[in-house]
Amino acid sequence: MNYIPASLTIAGTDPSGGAGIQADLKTFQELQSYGMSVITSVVAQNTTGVQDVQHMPTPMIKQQLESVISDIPFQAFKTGMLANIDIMQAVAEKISPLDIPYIMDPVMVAASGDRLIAEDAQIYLRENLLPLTTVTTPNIPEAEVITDRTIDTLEDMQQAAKQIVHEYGAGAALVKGGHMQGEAVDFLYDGNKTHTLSAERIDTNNTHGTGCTYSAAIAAYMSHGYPLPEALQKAKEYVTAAISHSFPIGNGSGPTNHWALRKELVK
Ligand SMILES: Nc1ncnc2c1ncn2[C@@H]1O[C@H](COP(=O)(O)OP(=O)(O)OP(=O)(O)O)[C@@H](O)[C@H]1O
Ligand SMILES: Cc1ncc(COP(=O)(O)O)c(N)n1
Repeated sequence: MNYIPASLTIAGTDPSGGAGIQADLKTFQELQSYGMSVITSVVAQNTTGVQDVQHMPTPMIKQQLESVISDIPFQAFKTGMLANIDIMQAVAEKISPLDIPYIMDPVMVAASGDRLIAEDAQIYLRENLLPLTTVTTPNIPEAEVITDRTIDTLEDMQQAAKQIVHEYGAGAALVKGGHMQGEAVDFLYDGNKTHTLSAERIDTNNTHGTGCTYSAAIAAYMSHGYPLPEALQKAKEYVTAAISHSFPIGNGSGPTNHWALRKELVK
């Protein structure tokens, strides 16, 4: 039997299919990594915003993790929405022994502006989860919370990435520039070197779930064995294609197109 790369996402849900677990599984599938998911919170949301949230009890989160870890090997995993300290603690306990790439999307606020994690959990995340990561992928508002600084320029983004690695112990930091003007530039600091990933800015409002999709793509490529800078470069190409072929469904900020890189389309 051929070797099958597998990836796990530990995150919240999006019944409208653009962000969270649903975006992650679509991304894993497109990038040919067997996709698995542990649900931390059920979120009633759509392209216009978040209507309601219910968090999973922590014993159930731990049991889901145990069910996957005890049965199926996987080569990379990501975390998305971890809503409070109890959930973070439960996840940290189960993932600490794993010796495979860990991609953390430090989800704090949805693109719609709705808060997705408790305020005290932001500090807990920085102190207890960042040191476990292979790479963390904050957008600018998240990087500002983590570093306690304002980020106005490309230089500030690069400084923030270095601070997240050297001061808070992340394995590497990718600070994403989706919220800046001009080109869509992200900076990866890997502990030694800063890598620049840039793409032309696409004029669209359909960016619901870009952060989820990007971090899931990094996990999928790493599950195939790509080292970090290459996995990131390929993930950036994937998310850029997904944004550029995104569609205007729903009444708000539409989702990205997870099958944008497919060569053959079903008619
Ligand atoms: N309009 C755009 N055109 C091209 N690339 C974009 C655009 N918006 C975001 N990106 C890219 O998409 C990726 C996700 O970045 P972003 O900073 O938007 O993350 P996020 O805030 O976590 O996602 P979201 O906007 O869904 O909350 C980055 O590579 C960013 O450069
Ligand atoms: C469950 C969940 N996780 C993360 C996000 C952030 O996604 P985005 O900021 O890309 O809308 C979201 N909306 N929902």
